[in-house]
Amino acid sequence: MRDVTMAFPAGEPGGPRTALCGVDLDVRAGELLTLVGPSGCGKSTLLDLVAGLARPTRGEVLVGGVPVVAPHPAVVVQQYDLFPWRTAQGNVEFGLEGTGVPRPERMRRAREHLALAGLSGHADRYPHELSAGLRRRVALARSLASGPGVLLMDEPFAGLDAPARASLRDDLVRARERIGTTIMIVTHGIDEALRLGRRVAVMTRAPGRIKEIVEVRLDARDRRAGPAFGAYRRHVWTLLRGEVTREREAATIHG
Ligand SMILES: Nc1ncnc2c1ncn2[C@@H]1O[C@H](COP(=O)(O)OP(=O)(O)OP(=O)(O)O)[C@@H](O)[C@H]1O
Repeated sequence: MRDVTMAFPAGEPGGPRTALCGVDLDVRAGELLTLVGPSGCGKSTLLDLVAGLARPTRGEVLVGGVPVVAPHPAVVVQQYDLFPWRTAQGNVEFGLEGTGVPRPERMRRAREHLALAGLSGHADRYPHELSAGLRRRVALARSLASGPGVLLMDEPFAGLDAPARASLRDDLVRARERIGTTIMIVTHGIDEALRLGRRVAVMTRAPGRIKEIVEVRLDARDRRAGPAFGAYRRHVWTLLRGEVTREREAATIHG
């Protein structure tokens, strides 16, 4: 993203709303980047711009060096809803329909991706027979089966309990390692951001900019807990708290 500003036209009281202002961000191919920031700072808007679902007011968004002017076939926005009338296998196959992949190959790839996500034993189950965590993993397997170049995920852990979050995290790390997909994840969870991201982009309050990119230099074990993890957590927390405090002060001054 090069100097990206996104302003929405006046629709509500308060006039036009600038969601992002002068965002510069480089995401490396094959990287898993997490994005955290105060509520309303423009995180979802940023993903929409990468997905080509919206065009910036100013600046440029490029994927693979090519300006994004429409949704890109290799950029997938993670959807979480499953078709209730299809099995887990059927839902993953859906991700490959309309791509020209013949049915036997679709079935094979779906089985392979379910297996990669540790879901082989659940292939014939319907969504209502699966826990929320397993449903989320089926949805992820569906996205990955199509072999996306870039996967965009907005709050993928919302509503999941700790074990389900941990499984989904493992799936994501494996996917990045095995398939090489570039993954951008928006999350409210600082721990999640630090456990997953090789880099964590911390945004300012609205209108959002990138405040700091934190390089997480921890191996897999140290990402779970420990003093080094605690130091990263405090650092990101301090960056975010500074933004929330500034927001409160601005609100007080402006009435
Ligand atoms: N389509 C739209 N029209 C008008 N304003 C919008 C639109 N989409 C987003 N906004 C505004 O842009 C700002 C940024 O919204 P966005 O949803 O990107 O923030 P966010 O950081 O993802 O928020 P949260 O953390 O609460 O999910 C908000 O003030 C929001 O009201």
